[in-house]
Parts: sequence; C-alpha cells; structure tokens
Amino acid sequence: MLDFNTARQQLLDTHACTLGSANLALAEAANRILAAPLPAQYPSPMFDNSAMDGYAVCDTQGRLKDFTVISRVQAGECAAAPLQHGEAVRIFTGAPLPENTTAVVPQEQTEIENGALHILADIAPGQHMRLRAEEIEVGQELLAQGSKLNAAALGLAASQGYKNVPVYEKLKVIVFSSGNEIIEPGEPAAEGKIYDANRYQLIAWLKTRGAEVMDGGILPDDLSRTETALGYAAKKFDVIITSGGASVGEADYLKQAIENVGTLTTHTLAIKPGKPFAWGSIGNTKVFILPGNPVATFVTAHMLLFPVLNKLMGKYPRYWNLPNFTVKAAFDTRKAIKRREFLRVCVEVDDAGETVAVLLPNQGSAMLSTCARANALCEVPPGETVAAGQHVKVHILPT
Ligand SMILES: Nc1nc2c(c(=O)[nH]1)N[C@H]1C(S)=C(S)[C@@H](COP(=O)(O)OP(=O)(O)OC[C@H]3O[C@@H](n4cnc5c(N)ncnc54)[C@H](O)[C@@H]3O)O[C@H]1N2
Ligand code: MOO
Repeated sequence: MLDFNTARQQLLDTHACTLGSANLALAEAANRILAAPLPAQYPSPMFDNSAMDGYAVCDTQGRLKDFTVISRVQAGECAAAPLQHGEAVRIFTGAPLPENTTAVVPQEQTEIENGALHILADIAPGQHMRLRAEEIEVGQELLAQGSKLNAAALGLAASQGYKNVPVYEKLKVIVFSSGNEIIEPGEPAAEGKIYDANRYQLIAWLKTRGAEVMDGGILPDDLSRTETALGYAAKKFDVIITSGGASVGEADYLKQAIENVGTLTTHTLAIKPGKPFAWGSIGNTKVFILPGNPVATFVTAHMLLFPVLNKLMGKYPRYWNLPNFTVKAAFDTRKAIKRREFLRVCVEVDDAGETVAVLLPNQGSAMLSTCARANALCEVPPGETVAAGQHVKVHILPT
C-alpha cells in the first residue's frame, strides 16, 4: 500500500499548470488566478500625507505648544508651502504634508485662541504622518504569480493603478459518475438504485473554484461505452474526473477503460476511506478516478484531488492543501489500523473555552451526512489510536 503523503507528493510532482493566460479588466478578474507576478508601479503611500484631521506642525526642537496657522490643505490638493519652525497647516486625512512637517496633531487635541493654534497634549515626533513608500517601494512584488485575486488582492492591484491583470485561463474539467445503480436526482426512486451524490459534490467544489465545468453524466457499467466517453472527453478537456468503478469488482471498468485508451497509475492507497483512488492520462488530459463510496470521494477529493487541481489551475503552493493545525481530541479511537484515517469531526470550543475536535457519529464510508456536518477532517496516522486529550492534526474543510 502506498502511504498517503507519498501519494500526494507524487501527484503534485507529476502535475504542472500548462494553462495559457489573458489580460482581464479588474472587475472581471475576481477569484481568478494571477498568471504573472504583479510589481508595484508606485510607492505606497505615493506621497507623505496626514493620517488624521488636524494640524501638521513644524517644531524642530519638539517643545512647542503654540503655532501660527499659515494655510489649509485638503485631500486632493497640492501640498502647502514648506513650514518654518513654529508654523502649522490645517490638514485633513489623506492630504499631502507640507515639507518640514515634524508631526500631525489630531484636532481633538487642539484649540484655536485668537487665531493661534494651541496644543493640549504631548506631541511625539513623526506622529500620525504616513510617509511616502513606507509600505511599498516601486518595483517590489505586490502579488506573487499564482495568487488568488480575492477582494484584498484586487483592491491592492486597483490601488496601484492597474486597469487589467494577467490571469490563467480556466481549467476545463468534465465530471462523470459510473455505475448501473446510479440515477439522476429528480428521477423516481427505484429498487436497487441510488441517487448520484458524487458528481454533485465534485461539481460544487469546481464551480466555486472558477473551473470551467461540464457535467458528463453517468457512465454505465460497460467497458466500450466507458472507453468511448472517456476518449471523446479527452479531446476537449484538461481534466477528467470519475467516481465509482475504481475497485476490484467485476463491473468496475473504469481502470480498464483508461488503460485501454491512455495510461494509468494504480496503487492501493493506505488511506481510509479512499483506498482505490487512482490517476492517469489520456493524451494531454489528466484523469482522476475516485472511489465510489460518497465519503471516500469526499475525503480523496479534499486530500488528494483538490490539491493537484489547485496546482493545475496555477495556484501558489500555499493554496494547494487544506489549512491544518493541531487541537485536543475530545474522543478516543479503539483500534489502530494500517491505513491513515481521516475522521469527520467538528472543531469547536468546549465549555472550558478550549478548542477541541469532536468526533461525529456515523463514520461509515457511505454516510455522507457526517461530511455535511463536519468542519474538519482529523488525521490519524497508520498504526495509531487517539486518546481523549491528545493533540491531533485537523484539516479545515472549505466553508
Ligand atoms: N472485495 C473488495 N471490495 C471492495 C474493496 C476491496 O478492496 N475489495 N474496496 C472497498 C472500498 S474501500 C471502496 S471505497 C469501494 C470503492 O469501490 P468503487 O470505486 O469500485 O465503487 P463502486 O463499487 O462503484 O461503488 C461503491 C459504493 O459507492 C456507491 N456509489 C458509487 N458511485 C456513487 C455516486 N455517484 N453517488 C452515490 N453513491 C455512489 C455505490 O453504489 C456503492 O455502494 O469498494 C469497496 N469494495
Ligand atoms: O475507501 Mo473505502 O471508502 O475505505 O470504504
């Protein structure tokens, strides 16, 4: 059996982003992936400016309490003439500081008496002054290639005057389910048949991650029809994802079909659930075969497939895997197993105010309701058990 970490590393090492790129207007680029590093075009701040509504003062010795106000400057105007010792300018947040400003005093700490400014508080040199380039220098990398253009990233690009940004094209993915027992939600329930759960889980993740997704429908347990469908899909898509038919049953045709029209890397993975996860290719199209049990699909998708899809989409390595940390377990497990197990848990704050992982009931591979309630997967290494109070690793599921 292949260890989970080895399998994930092998998957990541053997897949790379080959997507082209295009320049998109900022408003169109939300949630897309940046295809080249974005350098700073301007310093930030662009000019010395005030962080408060108040007075910019010049006090070369740092002892004065009284100043002569010589002018007034608002945001959007040019800086006032340079200050001399003992002079001040009425100023507003974001307005350029005159040369020789030594501090900005908020208006709440001042009073005007007979036209002269009197300061009511101590002044620290440099207070409330935002200095040119103190945050960002021209040419500095603003955003790394592979950054997700989320709200903050797009705001930052806009703050630097970018109208367009280079983004990767969308990854084109087709998702199939397989098995004669699988029927489409909406069809009448029938004896021996079950509704398709896997395609809907996978498509949901792909859509929210900005892939171009096609619903491939349900493949019957038929080798030649499976081969034809996969061969056709490989001409049009970057990635083919299937679930079911991955194991050793007589009607499990998927692996055979892929071997016949492409290449397949099969392993028995030391992961529970999800042992029959496999991958391969048909021409340049990458193929991922997920086990049919809905929880095995869920776990292998989050722990193996999505990391490699994130990489294929061009994302920066920090985004590949689910974030993880360690917390105290609020549960015990009885029996050690040879496979690395991923239990569905809720990470929550207990009555003592401590963050703990609570094991959810119904951990069977077909029990998808537990996945819908969990907010994390708790990793139990092979051969180990968990005792309450012990620290365990949890992988936080996307919201
Ligand atoms: N003799 C053995 N039997 C099984 C083994 C094994 O090693 N030896 N492995 C078990 C494990 S572990 C898993 S996981 C499953 C995976 O098998 P397959 O990938 O071939 O999946 P199927 O047999 O097609 O289906 C398994 C199970 O999942 C249901 N299913 C399938 N697709 C869907 C779907 N789209 N939506 C909802 N449910 C689905 C299917 O009806 C079966 O109940 O094999 C074990 N067997
Ligand atoms: O991978 Mo299977 O889900 O352990 O049952």
